[in-house]
Amino acid sequence: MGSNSDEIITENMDAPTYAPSLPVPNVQEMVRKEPLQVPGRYIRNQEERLQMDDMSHLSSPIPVIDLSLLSTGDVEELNKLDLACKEWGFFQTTLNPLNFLLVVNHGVAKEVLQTMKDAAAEFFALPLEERKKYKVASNDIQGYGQAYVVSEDQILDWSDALMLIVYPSHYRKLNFWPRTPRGFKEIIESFSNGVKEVGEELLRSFSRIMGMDKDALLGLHKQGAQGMRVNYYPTCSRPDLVLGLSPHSDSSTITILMQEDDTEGLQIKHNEEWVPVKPVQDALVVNVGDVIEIWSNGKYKSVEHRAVTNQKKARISHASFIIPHDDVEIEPLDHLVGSQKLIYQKVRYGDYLRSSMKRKMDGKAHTEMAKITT
Ligand SMILES: O=C(O)CCC(=O)C(=O)O
Ligand SMILES: [Fe+2]
Repeated sequence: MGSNSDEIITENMDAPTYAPSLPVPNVQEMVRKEPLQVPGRYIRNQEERLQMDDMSHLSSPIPVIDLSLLSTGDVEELNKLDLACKEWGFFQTTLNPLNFLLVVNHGVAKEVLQTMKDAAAEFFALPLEERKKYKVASNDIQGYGQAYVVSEDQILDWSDALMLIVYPSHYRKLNFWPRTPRGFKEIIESFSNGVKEVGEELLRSFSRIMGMDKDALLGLHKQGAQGMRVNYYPTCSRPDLVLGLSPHSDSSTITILMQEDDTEGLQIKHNEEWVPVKPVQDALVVNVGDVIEIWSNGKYKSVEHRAVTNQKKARISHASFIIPHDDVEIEPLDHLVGSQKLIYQKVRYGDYLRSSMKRKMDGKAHTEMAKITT
């Protein structure tokens, strides 16, 4: 009867495999042992270092979208979303507790977010031996470690991550899901379920602003998936030399990110400048991924972003990626191309995703694979 939390978890052979990554040192452990060291493999070249100056004066008037208004089809809020996505590709949804709870889970949403933050903090505070039990395999991305490391001489990111596919549930590789702290699995499930609902509501609004029936985008995903990456950025004695996460755009449809309320780190590229995204209490950061860029033939752009580190406080961020089924063929939607030049060609999403994961993170270079080359 009932399952025991110490049950033996065997590998799920039905779950898809994503992409290989080379093994690299655990950054958190490296910093713990030698807090003042910054090994050469992490030091950015001169050009990138010049772009690391403090840009906090630009601190972004990133549009804030009220999800509760969106879900009632409020035209003004939809117009705001449309503008926000064209101009920024990034916005924050304020989790007005009542309104959010209408969508998710009445009375617990805020608590769910905090519980996830606390559980992740506890996981990263475990001794390395304990964390290593969930070490990512060399041929895939699920587990604890790093991704996108494809050559010995690539400049490395100042971060570690726990990467898991949460939906559909038969894609889960539970042997990589931390069993400590206790109940972490249920916490991830309840957090991800909340995020999933937010994502579905947003996709309905995106469908509308893209001139379609509200269920159109969700339908185009077939049976879509949701993955999460919990990023851990240790402190760095020389944040001017390293990056927590290299510039990239997400190969998702949309990404929903929970940041900590008191530690900055995320920056987005806007008009060729790196603009910090200041955390807003109880807000989720949402960004347009490559799939929306391709479906909209570039009308909505996936935004390049990166993470920087600091000397004082480690930072944890929780990114949830909403993606189509591997077999979905993504291509610009006819009515969004109109008389414009076609930029993207048809590509199987599973191939697109894996091709982007087999490269180092390098801005939007991975999107070239879906571009028409004539
Ligand atoms: O840590 C952040 O704020 C950004 C994380 C991110 O971009 C990602 O995981 O794809
Ligand atoms: Fe990202």
